[in-house]
Amino acid sequence: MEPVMEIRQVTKRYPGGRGIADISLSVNKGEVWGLFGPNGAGKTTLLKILTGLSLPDAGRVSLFGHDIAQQFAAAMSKVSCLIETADAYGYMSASRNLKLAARFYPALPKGRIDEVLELVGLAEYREEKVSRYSLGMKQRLAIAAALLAKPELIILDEPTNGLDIEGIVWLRGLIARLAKEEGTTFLISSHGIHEMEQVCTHACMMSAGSVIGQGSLAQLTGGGMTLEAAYLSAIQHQEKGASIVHA
Ligand SMILES: Nc1ncnc2c1ncn2[C@@H]1O[C@H](COP(=O)(O)OP(=O)(O)OP(=O)(O)O)[C@@H](O)[C@H]1O
Repeated sequence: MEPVMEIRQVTKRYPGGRGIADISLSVNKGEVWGLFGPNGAGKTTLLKILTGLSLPDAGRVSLFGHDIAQQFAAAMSKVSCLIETADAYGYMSASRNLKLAARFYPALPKGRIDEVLELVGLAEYREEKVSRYSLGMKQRLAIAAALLAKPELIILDEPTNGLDIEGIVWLRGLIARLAKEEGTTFLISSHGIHEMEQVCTHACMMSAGSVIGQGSLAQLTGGGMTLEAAYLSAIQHQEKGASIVHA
């Protein structure tokens, strides 16, 4: 197993006392991790720390063997993330937006923009202004931008926002294909356990700032229960002061 991400005892408290406490997680190459939990569980807080958008009060994160606090550029060099907003310039076309994003990656092969537009199903709308796009199309464009540099780790915060059922099925297919064919690793936060369960190989379940269960889907769902049932069972364990961790 090739380690991609190591999170060790990460804690962050906001004024008022909410936040996340003592989160540890190990992610290996090619795994697709779902980060599940209700509103306020702490998913976005954790993702922001993992991508350097926020600093933890305690704990360490390393990506591809590089500590993000000490070697940020090296740690993030193979990482792409889509967190909170899927912003693009509305007065520009999709292709122009991607050309702007591509300036950050001087080594990008020619034709990569066309390739990602094709991958996300926007090729025929490439010259349309993004202001005319639906929410789902904007989300696809944000995913295209995240794929541009062929990242080895992709971190997605609520990527199904704005996608209809067809879009969700498409996204699951894309994630599964990239993980299988290119060994891309994913960490995907979602409220929708049902939506993402089918594509995840592993899950980290959070509630009220803590991890209440984590491991491979097979471990978490044991004798064939759904991940949702496993989550509800983990909540009951948490109420009794325990968590379900499969190392
Ligand atoms: N800047 C902040 N200041 C104070 N409290 C905050 C701040 N950001 C988040 N919180 C609180 O920390 C907790 C975790 O929030 P976070 O946004 O990480 O949860 P989440 O699981 O991503 O929720 P959602 O699914 O609604 O996006 C919540 O109780 C939230 O109110």
